[in-house]
Amino acid sequence: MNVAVDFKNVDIVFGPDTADALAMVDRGATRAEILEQTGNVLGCAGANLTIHEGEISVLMGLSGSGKSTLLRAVNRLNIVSRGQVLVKDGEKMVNVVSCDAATLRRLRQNQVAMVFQQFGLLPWRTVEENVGLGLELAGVPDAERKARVDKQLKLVNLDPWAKKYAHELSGGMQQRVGLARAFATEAPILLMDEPFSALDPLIRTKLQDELLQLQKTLKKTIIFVSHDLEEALKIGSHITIMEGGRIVQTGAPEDIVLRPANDYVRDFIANVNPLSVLTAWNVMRDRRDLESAGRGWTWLDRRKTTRFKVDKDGLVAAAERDGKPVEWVSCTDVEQHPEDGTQVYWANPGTPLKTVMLAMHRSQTAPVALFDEQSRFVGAIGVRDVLSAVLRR
Ligand SMILES: Nc1ncnc2c1ncn2[C@@H]1O[C@H](COP(=O)(O)OP(=O)(O)OP(=O)(O)O)[C@@H](O)[C@H]1O
Repeated sequence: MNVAVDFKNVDIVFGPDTADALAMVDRGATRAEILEQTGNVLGCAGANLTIHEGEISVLMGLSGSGKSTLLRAVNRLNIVSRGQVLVKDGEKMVNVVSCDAATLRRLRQNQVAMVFQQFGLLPWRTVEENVGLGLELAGVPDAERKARVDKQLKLVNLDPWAKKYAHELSGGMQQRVGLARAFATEAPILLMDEPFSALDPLIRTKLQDELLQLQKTLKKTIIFVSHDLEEALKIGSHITIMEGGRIVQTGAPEDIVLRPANDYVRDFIANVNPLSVLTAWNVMRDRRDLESAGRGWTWLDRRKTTRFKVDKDGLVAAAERDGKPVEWVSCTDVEQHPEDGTQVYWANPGTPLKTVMLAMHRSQTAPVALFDEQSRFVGAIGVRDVLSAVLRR
């Protein structure tokens, strides 16, 4: 996967004379200590983060943790005191910290678009004029602008509204126009600074869905600042948690939920429902860790009700439940096959844990076998595996 943005040892200090503050950063001083001794504000320190093309990378943390500071370094709205911020520009990476003014201008026009809170539509402009605003400012010729705007409006099903004035639209629709405008710039990298934070929860959820939908076809690289973990878990392919200007953890949503790096992250996830992020893969016991039942057989569960004989290619050659041959039932079909003690329940690793749990519930806690796309047996889930994941212990 190609890298779109790469932060390398990025320190940002706000203030006239940063040398003393940077020396304190090197000694691991806190933001409060740096402020007290030097009068400078530490924006962020030692930030290392690699963002791949097509990812939605969410920067998360409490107010003042440095999320926006880091985001704004990508298009040099913030001056980096030390380190590099590499941004993909065609086939090469450009260090925005040190590039010349012409290169920076080009990057801002063609590569990196910034979306601020609430999008701010201009009420006296029509929908199409609003969507085309960024292109107009960038000096894109009329005909090309019209074609690009039409395309984006169709994408979000707003083309029938093109000639309406922004003030004639409902709040939610205005936000969709705003989102279309953000995607209309065609810049491959989008910086989004809490775009949905001021919206009521219903509209917010809808726009998150819309963003994910647009992303499916457009596959932009999105860096998204949020202080809402539910939002981060929903839209982020990766989440980076910041505290006091420093990155404390980066990982996939399930990494954050299953393996919080410290108490700060633990506090964040305390009220998160793990079922919203976990898949079968996250809780299964790997096939190699299951107990042998002798002569090539493997027990799926600790209670030793179900066992498989797996051939050298990883395919199941024989399966027994309580010593009898079995009927295979997918976790999604449990309702149609009432439990009678002869079934083996199966799923793919990407199946939501919730689906697996429903199957377990209906089947009176039978184990679930997981198979990959080539029908190879990869692991099993028992009730205890589910409980430890949900209870995080
Ligand atoms: N231009 C600036 N000049 C001076 N200090 C700044 C500037 N921008 C940010 N800071 C300081 O840097 C620190 C990090 O701010 P930042 O805005 O990145 O936090 P944040 O995590 O995005 O918070 P929020 O969610 O409140 O926006 C804060 O202490 C802030 O006061």
